[in-house]
Amino acid sequence: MADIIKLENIEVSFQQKGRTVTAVKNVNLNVEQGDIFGIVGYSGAGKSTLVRTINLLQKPTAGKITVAGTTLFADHKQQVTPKELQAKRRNIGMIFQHFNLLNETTVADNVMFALRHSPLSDQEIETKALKLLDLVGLKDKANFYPVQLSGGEQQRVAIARALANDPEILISDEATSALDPRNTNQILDLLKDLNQKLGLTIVLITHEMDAVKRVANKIAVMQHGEIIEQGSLRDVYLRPKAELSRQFVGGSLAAIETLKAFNLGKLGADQGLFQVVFSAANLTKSIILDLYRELGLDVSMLYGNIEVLGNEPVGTMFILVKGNDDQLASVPAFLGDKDVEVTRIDERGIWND
Ligand SMILES: Nc1ncnc2c1ncn2[C@@H]1O[C@H](COP(=O)(O)OP(=O)(O)OP(=O)(O)O)[C@@H](O)[C@H]1O
Repeated sequence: MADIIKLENIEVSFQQKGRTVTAVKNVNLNVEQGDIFGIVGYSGAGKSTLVRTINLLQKPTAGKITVAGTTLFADHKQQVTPKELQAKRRNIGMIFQHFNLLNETTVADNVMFALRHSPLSDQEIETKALKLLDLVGLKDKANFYPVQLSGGEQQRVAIARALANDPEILISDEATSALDPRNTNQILDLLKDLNQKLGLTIVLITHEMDAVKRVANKIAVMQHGEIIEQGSLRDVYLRPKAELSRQFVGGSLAAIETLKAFNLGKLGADQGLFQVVFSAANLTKSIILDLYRELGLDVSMLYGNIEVLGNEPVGTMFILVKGNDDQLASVPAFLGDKDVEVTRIDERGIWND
């Protein structure tokens, strides 16, 4: 598939009280048509600033931006006329954490507002708005006001509005962060459905790894303005290279909380803590039993979980292994094969933010 968004060496700096703050540093990102591309990172990592460069709501300090074959920015300047940029922006819908709806107008009016510049007749605009509301499951609420809707429903209205100009790209900036888990999942499932039905390319910014795991096919992990790791969701999940990615993927909050309760500060010299991430569908050996039978190691499982990524069950375990230095050093090579990723954990590394 062709790249629909290509960001090359993007840098964004701000002048703050005489100081230069670089919010985005040398970012390279290629989003292919039809991707659901998750960008994860803690608050302040630079995610919003980065994605706002895609439609030049934020002009970069340096770098090149190409969207759907058109270079929007290069050589430190905008490469399209304001009118062309306006047209390009209609090709990129956006949804936000707080929905940004017009509260004094109806749901249908909110969607029709996005079509105010379109060449369609009033009747056609109304028909289109109702069709979009139907698409997001809200046809019956066209005449309601936003305050009469739940958070999840308000986000559906925002999605319908974002799709009004038939964009090829949808940017979701923490769109599920204000929702409860049930509404979060429903909105994510709707995004996935729109991705499949309309071929919509989605860039999903979030600090919630679970959101990315539910719908994305690719992921980039951002920290201090830089992308520290990117790739297919499966590869990054199974083989996270950077410490932060490990925390985001295998080291879920539940795992970290569980491990903290074990008070691992008291690990003995003959003990090693390992994180094992594996594709459960392809697993041909019993990790704990094999370590015992073949290496004679005493293994306790401190945490275990299986999640479904795409359609593939992927497991994460934290195991405490007892043995001498040589035995502990042999664990990664013994277990490691193409679908089992083993990392020896320094107990301090687990919960460092
Ligand atoms: N207009 C601006 N002027 C000065 N600094 C800014 C501006 N916009 C963003 N920043 C700074 O850039 C950094 C990255 O912010 P950004 O909002 O992109 O992060 P984020 O990862 O999206 O976090 P959050 O999820 O909290 O929004 C922060 O330190 C922020 O203070």
